[in-house]
Amino acid sequence: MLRSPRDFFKPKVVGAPEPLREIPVLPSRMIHFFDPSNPKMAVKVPDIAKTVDIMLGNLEDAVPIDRKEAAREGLVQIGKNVDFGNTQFWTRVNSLDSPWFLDDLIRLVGEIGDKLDVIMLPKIQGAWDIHFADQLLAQLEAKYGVKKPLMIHAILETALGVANVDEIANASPRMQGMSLGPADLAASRRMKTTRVGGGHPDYVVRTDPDPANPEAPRPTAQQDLWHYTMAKMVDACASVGALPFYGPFGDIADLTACEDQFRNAYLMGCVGAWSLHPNQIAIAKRVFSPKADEVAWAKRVVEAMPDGSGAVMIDGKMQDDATWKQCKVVLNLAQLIASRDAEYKALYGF
Ligand SMILES: CC(C)(COP(=O)(O)OP(=O)(O)OC[C@H]1O[C@@H](n2cnc3c(N)ncnc32)[C@H](O)[C@@H]1OP(=O)(O)O)[C@@H](O)C(=O)NCCC(=O)NCCSC(=O)C[C@H](O)C(=O)O
Ligand SMILES: [Mg+2]
Repeated sequence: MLRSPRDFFKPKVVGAPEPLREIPVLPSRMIHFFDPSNPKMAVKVPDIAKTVDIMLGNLEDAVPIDRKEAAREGLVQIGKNVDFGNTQFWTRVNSLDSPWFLDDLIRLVGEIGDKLDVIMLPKIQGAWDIHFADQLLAQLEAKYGVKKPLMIHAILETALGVANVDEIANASPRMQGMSLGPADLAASRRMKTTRVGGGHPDYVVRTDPDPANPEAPRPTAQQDLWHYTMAKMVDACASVGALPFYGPFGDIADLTACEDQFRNAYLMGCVGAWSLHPNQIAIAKRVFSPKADEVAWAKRVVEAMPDGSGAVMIDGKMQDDATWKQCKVVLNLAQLIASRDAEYKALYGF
């Protein structure tokens, strides 16, 4: 640890804004990625921004090397000219060891530091990366008179980063959350996959042979390659009040498998996922908004136990303090989403 607990919430540079004591919990069902150097995507930003919770201008992977500067300058223009309303505006900058990182931060904080909410940092390896970015951001915030502290979102996409996930989560009050980056993580771990997220048909468990019929086919069930990492990330984030996200699902045409991957993440505690293509936005919205029947059930449980204590039977199932708390999680999320999304407000009957 570099700072004493007493200093944790003090600005790291004279003139930088006070660090946040709590990370804002906002509807964050999808982080929609766009390449600011791609004119077809850039022109759609104002309209797409009205339909998503978070818009993210991507400067890192998927932006060709010869368009890195154009992407950065495109994002500056978009940040200055587009009214994002109550949609969060994020960026993913290039990695800390790249030749673009320093200029990404200087330009973006200098020009649109007060419009950006969160800086996503790729390929974070340990707390030292967050300490470095934290200090540099404080320098830039002070220099350019930025009024609210920029938050940091780390991508968990290296084996070392996964090993250090708890230290990363605790490294700074700027830590807004984390996303799983399955493609880089697979490469870093030397996994033998060639995909961006999702399952693999060969990663299975097989039923035992039937002793009465040893030659009979033995069904297999595909397993989730990302379960372990996602669980580690969710615990690391939840333990510090930061928000965990599933990352990208690269098979844009496979809407069913995308929905399954997103739903696993939702059930395990993630608040959202990345949308790489407009057709993934509706999936994320549907999956990361509680279902109406779950909300109705949660309401029934909470109403049956007004102070959240004791034990009652509802429809043959025992409810107590712990199920009450789970129901509050679902209800609070539904209320949060209803506060932003009229369609879900009507669906939930709030
Ligand atoms: C994946 C894509 C390359 C597909 O693009 P395209 O072939 O153009 O698809 P379509 O023809 O179906 O597109 C229809 C129109 O929609 C526009 N479009 C496409 N994607 C977006 C978008 N994200 N935002 C806004 N508009 C979009 C197209 O331009 C078409 O427009 P028009 O011709 O006018 O009708 C493309 O979707 C894409 O590049 N997506 C983003 C990819 C990305 O950001 N990748 C990086 C994140 S994943 C990652 O980094 C891995 C991670 O870090 C890890 O390690 O796991
Ligand atoms: Mg990556």
